[in-house]
Amino acid sequence: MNRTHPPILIWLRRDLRLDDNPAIFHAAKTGRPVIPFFVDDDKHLGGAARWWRGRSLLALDSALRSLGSHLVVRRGDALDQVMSLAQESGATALHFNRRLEPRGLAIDAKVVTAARAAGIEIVEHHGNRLHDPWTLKTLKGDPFRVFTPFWRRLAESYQPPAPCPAPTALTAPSTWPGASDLAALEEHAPWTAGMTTQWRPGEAGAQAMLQRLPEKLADYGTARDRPDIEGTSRLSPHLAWGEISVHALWRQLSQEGSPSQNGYLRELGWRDFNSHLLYHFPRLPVDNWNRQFDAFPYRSAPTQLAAWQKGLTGYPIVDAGMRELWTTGWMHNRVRMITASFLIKDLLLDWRDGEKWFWDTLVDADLAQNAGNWQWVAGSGADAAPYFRVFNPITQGIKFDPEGTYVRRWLPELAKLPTHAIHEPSTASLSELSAAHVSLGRSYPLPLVDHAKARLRALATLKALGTAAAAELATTDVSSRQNSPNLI
Ligand SMILES: Cc1cc2nc3c(=O)[nH]c(=O)nc-3n(C[C@H](O)[C@H](O)[C@H](O)COP(=O)(O)OP(=O)(O)OC[C@H]3O[C@@H](n4cnc5c(N)ncnc54)[C@H](O)[C@@H]3O)c2cc1C
Repeated sequence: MNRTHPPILIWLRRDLRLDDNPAIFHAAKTGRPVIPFFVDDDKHLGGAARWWRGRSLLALDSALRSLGSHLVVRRGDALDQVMSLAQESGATALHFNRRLEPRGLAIDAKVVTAARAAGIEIVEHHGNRLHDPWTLKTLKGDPFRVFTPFWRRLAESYQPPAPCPAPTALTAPSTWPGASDLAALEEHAPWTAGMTTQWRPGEAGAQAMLQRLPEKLADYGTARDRPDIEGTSRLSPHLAWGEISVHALWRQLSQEGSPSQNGYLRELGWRDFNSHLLYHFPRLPVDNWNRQFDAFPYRSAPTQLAAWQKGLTGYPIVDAGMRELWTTGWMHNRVRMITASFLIKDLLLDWRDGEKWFWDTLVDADLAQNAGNWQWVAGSGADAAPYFRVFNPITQGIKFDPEGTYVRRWLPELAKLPTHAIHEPSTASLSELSAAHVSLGRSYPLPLVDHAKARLRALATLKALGTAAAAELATTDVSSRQNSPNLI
């Protein structure tokens, strides 16, 4: 085969890698010229994710160039762009890896219909999830709503697909179609500075993180809940952008046989479970999964919402998390749960307000994971936290950040407080506050609400929602997380 054969279009989306990328592998294997392309058509992408995406696309372009190819970036409606690329290049085939979000599915369906009508061969490959949501069903034939049986079934039935090694060369077309400026997708705003120091978007960055996985897994069972240490893989943005294949990750973990491997794979199971939910309940990001929560009297309190967003609630673990998020585009999972619980249950603000903020500020922002987890904390989701679970920001801080290392890192204004008061500065004596240069209400805010009272208010509000909702939640199988020794 050579350049004179009609080229194949490879449509890359959230699969920005060469290794174990079935669309690239199978298109390259034909020996025909290939045109890898990306369409910037998503106006709803959050700021931090945009930053990540810009860097990741540059990294992918550079990797493709080393193989004699490059990335064609187009802007605008995906259907128009794919069809015009096919026309300009004379391509007769389109390869892509499956995606599962409602918007992407709708676009893909239109593209497939139009492309087929134009005589273009469509080759769709498996995506970056362990399962396709229509393949796993309960015994009654319904979608899963409870994690544990879902995970049992998935873990039993999953077989990693055959590996798709990265190509060593790609055939370029005789002429390249027009493209937008790739560098224009880079985000340079001042708020990106902390992300730039923290992360290396792209496949090489993902592989570097992956190298450190065995060391992280050694103590994953307990370390994963500690925001003060690097006890988790930090692979979430790389997975969210498909810079690493979840199948390759599974293959590697299965070979290692580390004692913590199952716990880690189970987290990947939660990632699939949320995708399963979103596929079957496409309104997961906007509607309560449990519609009884529609009657929940969420408050509107823009000043309190802003205090939460800025990390100025007066609860150090909450504020540290929110500042970590703003600075780095990432927050530790334990702290995500604490900050989310604080927003919903202490402030009685709508989980969708929190979901929107995370969507804009997370580099790993993923529709299914974000909505699924927010609804889990709110209690309105499938297999959600029971309604009576209200995270106590002080005891959670003491338990999971015992020396206050995490709080000191993100709240320099509290750095000199003695450890006994780091999670509740008001318990420091006047002389301790003075020695630490802390002036409560000035250099660091007083608590926005009294947690004990706020908890009672949340419980009363949730109970008033109706015994039906409460009863349903109380009987929901929450064993998956409830029984986890690390949970609360
Ligand atoms: C309110 C809230 C919002 C969240 N929003 C997102 C989001 O937008 N995108 C996102 O990727 N994760 C989200 N999570 C899940 C989780 O916090 C992150 O995936 C995790 O912190 C990533 O860190 P890690 O890669 O070091 O995780 P590790 O502990 O190393 O876990 C390995 C992988 O498993 C998956 N995983 C771990 N925990 C979860 C979980 N609770 N749900 C689903 N998958 C999980 C991730 O892909 C992760 O990379 C959210 C959690 C909460 C409580």
